[in-house]
Amino acid sequence: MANPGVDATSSQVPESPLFDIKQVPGKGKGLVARIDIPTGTRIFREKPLLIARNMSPHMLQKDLEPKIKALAKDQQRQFLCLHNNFPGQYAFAGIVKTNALPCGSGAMVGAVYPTICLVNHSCMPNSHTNWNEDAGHETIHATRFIKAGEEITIAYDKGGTSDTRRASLKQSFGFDCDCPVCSLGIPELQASDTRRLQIQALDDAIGDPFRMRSSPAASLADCHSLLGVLDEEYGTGRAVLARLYYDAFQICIAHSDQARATVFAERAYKSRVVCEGEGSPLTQKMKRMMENPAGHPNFGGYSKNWKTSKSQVPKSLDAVDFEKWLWRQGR
Ligand SMILES: C[S@@+](CC[C@H](N)C(=O)[O-])C[C@H]1O[C@@H](n2cnc3c(N)ncnc32)[C@H](O)[C@@H]1O
Repeated sequence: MANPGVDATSSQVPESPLFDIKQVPGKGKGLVARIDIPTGTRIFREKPLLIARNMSPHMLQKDLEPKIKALAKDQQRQFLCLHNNFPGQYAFAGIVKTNALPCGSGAMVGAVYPTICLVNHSCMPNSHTNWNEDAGHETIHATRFIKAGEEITIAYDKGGTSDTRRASLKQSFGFDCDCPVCSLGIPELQASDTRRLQIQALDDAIGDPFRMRSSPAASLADCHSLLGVLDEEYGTGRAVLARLYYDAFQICIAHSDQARATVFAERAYKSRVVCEGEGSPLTQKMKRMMENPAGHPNFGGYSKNWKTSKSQVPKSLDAVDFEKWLWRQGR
């Protein structure tokens, strides 16, 4: 990991050796790589200026007023310099709605940061942000190699086809997405849309605990299919990979297969390191699962049908046969 990042404590947004804050045509301010940034590099970490709950603009404005008053003057300036997509009566609420990043997946609270909130959107992002609950800070990591001069981007959208994403980005953030995916020609865009819908459908199917219990082989096959579609759509380095490997881990461990569970936990751990760093609580959880899969609360919870021990991970298979073994193909 290259750079531990710097906390924003001064009135100026802090300097970083990895990026410059620049005007990006058509997008306002953005972060642009100053040097080549290898995959897995921590680009920055930052403490929030403030944390707010998701609520109506009127209520949010009332909630924010004392919080903003309590900030130091330079922090107030940092907050007020952030973009507001919803100008009008509730200016503070508008800034929060435009900029807040959720404190964890599905969280009802979001945090606002002086620097990380300057990162613009792409449907093919090169970076990933993560809230570290233990440390109380947000991190941003490069999920693929970023060339010097390239803009650092994250995904704001919740998925779906290009039309769905563009409509939601327009409504929530006020811009027409013309990222490399949304600008594809019609046949390529249709192929991308099909893959993104497949990704959603597979993700939903894998998340079904009843299927995981009654048809684990089918659930595991879905994980493998999802891996293939993700690879086709994004290449490597998507945060969703860590979740996918953890799902595969959970299927195996619930049916007592410690050998495959160990391998999946290791892959989940490595994906988390890339996207969130070693210090993320979820990375550390994956490490514990990798070292002691039987410590998972649902170990053997569904059946003993796939029972193996950790030592049964095959050592002499070539890469192709190892993958066949891992995904239980040809059984
Ligand atoms: C969280 S802010 C990002 C920083 C912002 N560019 C600024 O100048 O403060 C979100 C806003 O940035 C702009 N933005 C982000 N991604 C964009 C994109 N891909 N294309 C055009 N505008 C974008 C939109 O105005 C959006 O409401």
